[in-house]
Amino acid sequence: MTTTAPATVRVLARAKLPTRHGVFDAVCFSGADDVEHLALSMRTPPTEHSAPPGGEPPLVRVHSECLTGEALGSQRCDCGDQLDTALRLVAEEGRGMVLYLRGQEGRGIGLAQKIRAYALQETGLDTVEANLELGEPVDRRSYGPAAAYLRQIGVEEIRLLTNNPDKVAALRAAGIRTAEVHAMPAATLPANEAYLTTKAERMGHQGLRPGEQPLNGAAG
Ligand SMILES: Nc1nc2c(ncn2[C@@H]2O[C@H](COP(=O)(O)OP(=O)(O)OP(=O)(O)O)[C@@H](O)[C@H]2O)c(=O)[nH]1
Ligand SMILES: [Zn+2]
Repeated sequence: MTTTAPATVRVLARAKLPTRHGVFDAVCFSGADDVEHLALSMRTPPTEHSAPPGGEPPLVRVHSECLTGEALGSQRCDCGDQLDTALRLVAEEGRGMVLYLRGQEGRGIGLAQKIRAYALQETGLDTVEANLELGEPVDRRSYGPAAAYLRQIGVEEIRLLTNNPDKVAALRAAGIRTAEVHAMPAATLPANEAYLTTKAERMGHQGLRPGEQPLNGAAG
């Protein structure tokens, strides 16, 4: 009797994606959630991402979709800058990937609920309180598909670009070790200052401010 775990990741399509930071290998995949996610890798075939013996694990950004921040340049958050920075850093290393997770708008509550949360923030609630007021958890995201994709291409240890301690812990619970954390500094603007402060003070994000130490991945 075979005990092989069921395949939860399907590679749906693959092509080169030239960007202003370099040419990425774009792989569209879906996980147990059946959502079309995108892996933007700096190396093909992706199995080459496994650390060579004695080498460093790949630099990885696990990024949540944010239409308002990325496509529209909203200054309520820092997602657009962070995505651009992540692509640049991976391109500079020439190795690693950005896993762009779709279906994660508003920390997983969806676009309409995120816009409702913004409306509540206009009345004085912070980003945490607004989610709770809507009857939502503070964060509804699952990193299972990202972890499953990494495992499928033979990557079990990464250097993660994040400030979010929950992301480190969730990936670890899903079988991906974070050997090192690299901070994702954000551009502080008048429009996002309160949001960034809330992320630091209420959600434990660390590394947002220039010069601030990143999280310790091994402890995450
Ligand atoms: N519910 C809600 N979601 C938001 C808000 N602002 C941004 N988001 C969503 O938050 C997600 C990004 O989360 P962030 O907290 O910016 O960053 P993170 O991914 O948790 O952590 P990093 O890896 O450090 O960037 C995206 O899905 C955004 O759509 C908000 O005010 N309310
Ligand atoms: Zn955003």
